[in-house]
Amino acid sequence: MVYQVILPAAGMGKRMGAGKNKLFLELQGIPVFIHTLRTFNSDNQCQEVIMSVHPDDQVEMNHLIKKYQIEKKVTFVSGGTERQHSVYNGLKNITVDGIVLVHDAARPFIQKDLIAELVESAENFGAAVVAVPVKDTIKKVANGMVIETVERSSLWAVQTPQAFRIPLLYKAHQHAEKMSFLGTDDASLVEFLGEKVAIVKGDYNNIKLTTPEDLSFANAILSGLI
Ligand SMILES: Nc1ccn([C@@H]2O[C@H](COP(=O)(O)OP(=O)(O)OP(=O)(O)O)[C@@H](O)[C@H]2O)c(=O)n1
Ligand SMILES: C[C@](O)(CO)[C@H](O)COP(=O)(O)O
Repeated sequence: MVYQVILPAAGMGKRMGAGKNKLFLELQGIPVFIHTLRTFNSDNQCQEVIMSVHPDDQVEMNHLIKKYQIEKKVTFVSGGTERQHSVYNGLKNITVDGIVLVHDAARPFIQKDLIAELVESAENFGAAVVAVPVKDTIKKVANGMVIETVERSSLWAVQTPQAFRIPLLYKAHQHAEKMSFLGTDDASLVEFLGEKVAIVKGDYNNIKLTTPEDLSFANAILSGLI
């Protein structure tokens, strides 16, 4: 089943502390966002990539896309102040119907078989996310003290990609904007609308590069150590 994909790529990478957009950092000599793009470039079901980028990054990203021979159509749109705004800007650029994926450019290890499973689930249920069961014991904390231990059996750590029927995601973003609702992922906007979201069991290696220690983990994955 074919799909469009929005890659939010307009973050500041503050928690990475690299002094620049972390998507330009290299893993085994290749920029993070190129690793991510390569997966979609090689997926025949992917019709178009829409990248939300900071205007200052656009020229360098375009240069790297050419250098690494990404042949899929990549359309740049301006990123927003929050991830949610960057995704919405990308969504406004889509004129076709069908399924849209939203995937963090900062998650370079997504696999094509998981994408296919996710797209099928979104076709069936309207909205679907990749997630993994939480493995640690989770405690609620305030002022450095434990308040309670949260029952773990129903807790899942949600990743991207997240897939949606395009009109549903559009409606969810419109509603969120109207109600000034800000979510950390797109599925939460669909939930806020009162619609259901399906879970597709994902992969613990589908990490988001957020803090410096994630780079060591990423290099270990690429070296086949994990
Ligand atoms: N205004 C924003 C913020 C984030 N993102 C993108 O959303 C993805 C996930 O965000 P995150 O890991 O939080 O990235 P940053 O915002 O760059 O990180 P930080 O919060 O540490 O600054 C990244 O691909 C990032 O580029 C975006 O497009 N627009
Ligand atoms: C969308 C996301 O990657 C799902 O895990 C996550 O919510 C992004 O959160 P962040 O605070 O922008 O890192």
